[in-house]
Amino acid sequence: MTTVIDGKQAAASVVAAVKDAAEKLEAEAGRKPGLAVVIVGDDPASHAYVNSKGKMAKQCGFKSVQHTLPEETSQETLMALVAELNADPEIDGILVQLPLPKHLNSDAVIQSILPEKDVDGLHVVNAGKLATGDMETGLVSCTPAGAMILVRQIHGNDLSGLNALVIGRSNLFGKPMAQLLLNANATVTIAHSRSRDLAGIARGADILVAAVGRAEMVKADWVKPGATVIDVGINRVPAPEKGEGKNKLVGDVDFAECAPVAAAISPVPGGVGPMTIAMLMANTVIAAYRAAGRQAPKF
Ligand SMILES: Nc1nc2c(c(=O)[nH]1)N[C@@H](CN(C=O)c1ccc(C(=O)N[C@@H](CCC(=O)O)C(=O)O)cc1)CN2
Repeated sequence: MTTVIDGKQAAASVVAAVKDAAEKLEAEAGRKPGLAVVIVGDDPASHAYVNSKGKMAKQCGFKSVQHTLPEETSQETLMALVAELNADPEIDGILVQLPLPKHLNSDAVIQSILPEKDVDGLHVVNAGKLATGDMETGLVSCTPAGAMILVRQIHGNDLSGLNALVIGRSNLFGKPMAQLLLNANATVTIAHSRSRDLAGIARGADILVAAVGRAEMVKADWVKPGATVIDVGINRVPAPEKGEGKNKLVGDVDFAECAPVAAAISPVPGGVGPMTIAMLMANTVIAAYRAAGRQAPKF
């Protein structure tokens, strides 16, 4: 029987632990974790994610602030806001929702966030700490941190002897995911759109992580029988069966084809996606504990 990995349930457990940790911090140190989320422009999906982040932060007992800036915001204005949030002692975590409008330099904005407040784990200091195996003082990018919790649910903490493949090499997901798998002793391959014989490489993977951004690209004959498949794709595709002009969300994995071959598989929706917001809450509470000079909880 294939295990369908329940990301909603895993996310709810993380959020419950974050809430407890936040209550403890407030009782013992008299401060709430503070999260600031910055959004620029009108992208509806980004607004939906940011609203969910704000709601979840409040549920966790955080101080939650949202800065909504117009599409035409300049680089200077955005960087000045980040500088203000860097200096605000009530803010432990700063997240700038991506993608930013095309005229803005995302990397400059991200690198201007103080590493200790970079709850997205994208600052070079945090990426470097992950790359050197320092899991104690850095912050890890939310989606890979969440995907790794799902992998651990299936395989435990030690992936020695297992071949893991990450398809995708973004700074937001592919590279940090590969580092997390490597830190857990897996033998890791990173593949991408220019790799040759992706299907052949994939068939050697005990843990196959797909983050390519192409709807249902991973087919049954890419999957090693008994493998764990983690789908990180979020693709909206037409769904005429639901009515004219309707869409549905699918991953990078053809779930119907791959599920019977895999031993465990994460669905879309309801797999890795919900873990992203849960891990943002986890990173914020970790940052708040550190700011208060306390030992941060582990998730
Ligand atoms: N600064 C950042 N920007 C973006 C990130 C990020 O981690 N940091 N990730 C994505 C978007 N994202 C959060 O920002 C995100 C994506 C998906 C989900 C999620 O819960 N997905 C659900 C389906 C939701 C739906 O119906 O649309 C699921 O997969 O079950 C949460 C957060 C890009 N930008």
